[in-house]
Amino acid sequence: MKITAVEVRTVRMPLVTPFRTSFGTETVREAVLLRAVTDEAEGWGECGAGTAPLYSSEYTHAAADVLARHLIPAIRHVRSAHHVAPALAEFKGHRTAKAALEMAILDADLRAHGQPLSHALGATRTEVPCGVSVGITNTVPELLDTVGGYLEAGYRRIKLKIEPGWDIEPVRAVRERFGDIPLQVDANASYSPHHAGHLAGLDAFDLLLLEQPLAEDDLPGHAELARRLRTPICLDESIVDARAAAAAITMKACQIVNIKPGRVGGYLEARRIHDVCAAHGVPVWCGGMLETGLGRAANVALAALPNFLLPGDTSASDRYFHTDITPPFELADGHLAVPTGPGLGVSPVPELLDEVTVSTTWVAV
Ligand SMILES: CC(=O)N[C@@H](Cc1ccc2ccccc2c1)C(=O)O
Ligand SMILES: [Mg+2]
Repeated sequence: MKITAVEVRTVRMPLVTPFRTSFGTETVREAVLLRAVTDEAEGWGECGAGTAPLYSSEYTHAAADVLARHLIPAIRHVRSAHHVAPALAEFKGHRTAKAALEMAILDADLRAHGQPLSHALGATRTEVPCGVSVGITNTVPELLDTVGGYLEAGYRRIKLKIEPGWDIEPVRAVRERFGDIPLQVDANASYSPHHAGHLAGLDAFDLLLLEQPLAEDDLPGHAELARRLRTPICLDESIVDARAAAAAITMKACQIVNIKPGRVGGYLEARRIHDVCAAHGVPVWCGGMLETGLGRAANVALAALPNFLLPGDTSASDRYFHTDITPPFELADGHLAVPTGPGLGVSPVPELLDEVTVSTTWVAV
């Protein structure tokens, strides 16, 4: 396979409702998409970076720039998706940008050979149970209405965003209203070690897990918290690659891992993290970064691997978007079907893609 060019496209898609987390409120999903053109097939990639460096240090303008200026030129001699990460290894960071490029080349490679991504990754299921991430709301009644709507829609697990000042009370209210539904919380690193006693209050609610309570680089703090709390600790932002996963498990900083291919540099590294966790008996689940149907398709394929033992944030398209750029992913009995076509198994609908495109750059290699 020979890569001839990569199109770098920025899209903006309004969210159906504002999504508030401890690091800010999103109302529009701005994302960088890649279309890799090769002599055999085309492939699509999606970059998980947000508009501003609030979830991580990456952001869409920087990703588009580092791709056009450094990463795409560096893969001119690459002949297969497995050679993309080694070709980009000299560049520090920019993992969501690297993930998007590897994804586009992997998609092209697989489409050229007629192989679905799920097969290439080692999926063992044809559908995955889906959870949903619920943002912080202005009032508890509003939160209960939102949770009720998602349970009506069939979601198999509820995740509540929390932060200091919005934690025990909303969790208690959801438990009182909805009983023992599968329930977990995500702090997006908004607490400090001095909150340990307060966070122990969450043990009363039989949660599946407490996701990333402390700073990304505080593995010792998470290990200390894991010793004090009954609620299992899950890491998200801290798990930047397979080596970080092994370190976190060895230090007993987490008992569960949220795998996000964008955060770790791609689907191939995500597969390696899956294997490291499986080897240590650590269950994983697939996190979400408000992906379009392209990233959603790839995440559902990944979530079908054997050690993905907990429902992920692989929600339906309409949880975020009125209109997705691909045929929408729709919940069926709380599950999403794993795409069966070659590569991602879905492609953008050209007119829908053009409607949300704000810029495109053509980078010949
Ligand atoms: C579904 C969910 O909660 N995702 C992330 C947080 C998140 C939320 C919004 C984002 C917007 C743009 C880019 C990354 C983003 C990540 C999490 O699990 O921590
Ligand atoms: Mg998270």
